[in-house]
Amino acid sequence: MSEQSPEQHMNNSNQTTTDTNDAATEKAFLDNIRQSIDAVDCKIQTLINDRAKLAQQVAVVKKEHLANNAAAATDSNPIFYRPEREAQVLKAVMERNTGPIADEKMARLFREIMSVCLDLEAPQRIAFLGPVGTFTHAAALKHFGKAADTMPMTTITDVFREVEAGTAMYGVVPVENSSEGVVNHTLDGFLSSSLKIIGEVELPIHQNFLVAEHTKVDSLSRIYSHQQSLAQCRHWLDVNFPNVERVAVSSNGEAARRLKNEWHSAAIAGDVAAAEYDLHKLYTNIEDNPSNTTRFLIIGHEAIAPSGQDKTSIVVSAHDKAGALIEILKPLSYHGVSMTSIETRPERPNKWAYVFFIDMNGHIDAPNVSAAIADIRPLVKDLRILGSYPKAVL
Ligand SMILES: O=C(O)C(=O)C[C@]1(C(=O)O)C=C[C@@H](O)C=C1
Repeated sequence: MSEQSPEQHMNNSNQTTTDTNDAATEKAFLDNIRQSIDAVDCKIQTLINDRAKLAQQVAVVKKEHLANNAAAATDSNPIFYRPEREAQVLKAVMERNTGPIADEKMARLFREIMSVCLDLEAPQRIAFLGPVGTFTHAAALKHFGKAADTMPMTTITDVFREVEAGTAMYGVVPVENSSEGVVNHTLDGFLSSSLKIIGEVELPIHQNFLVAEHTKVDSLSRIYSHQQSLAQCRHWLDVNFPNVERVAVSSNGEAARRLKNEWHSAAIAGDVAAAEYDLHKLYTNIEDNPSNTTRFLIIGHEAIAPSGQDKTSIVVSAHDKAGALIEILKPLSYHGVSMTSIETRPERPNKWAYVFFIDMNGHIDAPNVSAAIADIRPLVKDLRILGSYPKAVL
């Protein structure tokens, strides 16, 4: 060690004193701010519990309402979940938000608070197209919050069946993807079921390249994913892993699950799968089209009251004659109702007959929507209102 002059020693020790002082001042500052955070946390916690107690009071009113109207009730259980009210609460949160937290992030916090409040009123059982870790699972959590009790189902038909049987209160099924188009199984599900659409949720599809702790990234021999996700990341895979075999499996959740016992494999899946199977996101947002979005429907038994920004879905079975579709669409235009989508499906078992799934803006209680639908009815063989429900808020 080199000798130091007395001046050098003095300088060093002065420096150390200043450092010590700086560190002490910084700690004092931090302690101070953290005390303030603790005080705010205390208030937030009390307020969240106050809110929860109010939700419990709402639950009592709902139960009393059912008891007082027992004769007219179609169900012996009160309906605790009110999607129209939730949409209004989330919209209000976003509208009054002043930051620095972004509107959508703030709404997500409230989404979770409401989820816990609803769970206090009555736990909600939600069937979704599984397995765990799929994008439909993510959509269910996004829509109902993490306090909901989510139940993975093997097929879309199973989701419909569980909700019909009452084992699940609501179901979540994919209905369309911005690059892959509609999910026919879901539309067909409505042809053989009397369930209603009670909500919608949109999810931007972001894919991650996932590995486990034991994965040897330099020796990868397989990449698992659902075939749609492999297709969505084709270009990225061609550039980054051109020589690794791509293996299509039944879902992204299944792809993630397989990594548990394989050190030479990776998976492509979303955030929920990464969290569910404790995997590391080696690369994120690897999808070739970053605006890829999937829309999901929430299915249930009840008719939903207007939220102020709603959609109505109908399915019509047209007469087999020239110009039938144009006739069906005329009342929408006449009553100023804007159609947001139309899909055609074969009307089984009739060969060469078709049904149209039509989505429009507005609630069925709105005079222009009900007038348009009343005018369409005599023009078609059959018309069923699938539901009026709040537009996706988040
Ligand atoms: O307003 C209600 O009906 C409630 O039950 C309260 C509440 C909430 O926490 O704000 C909870 C659940 C409902 O789905 C909607 C809203």
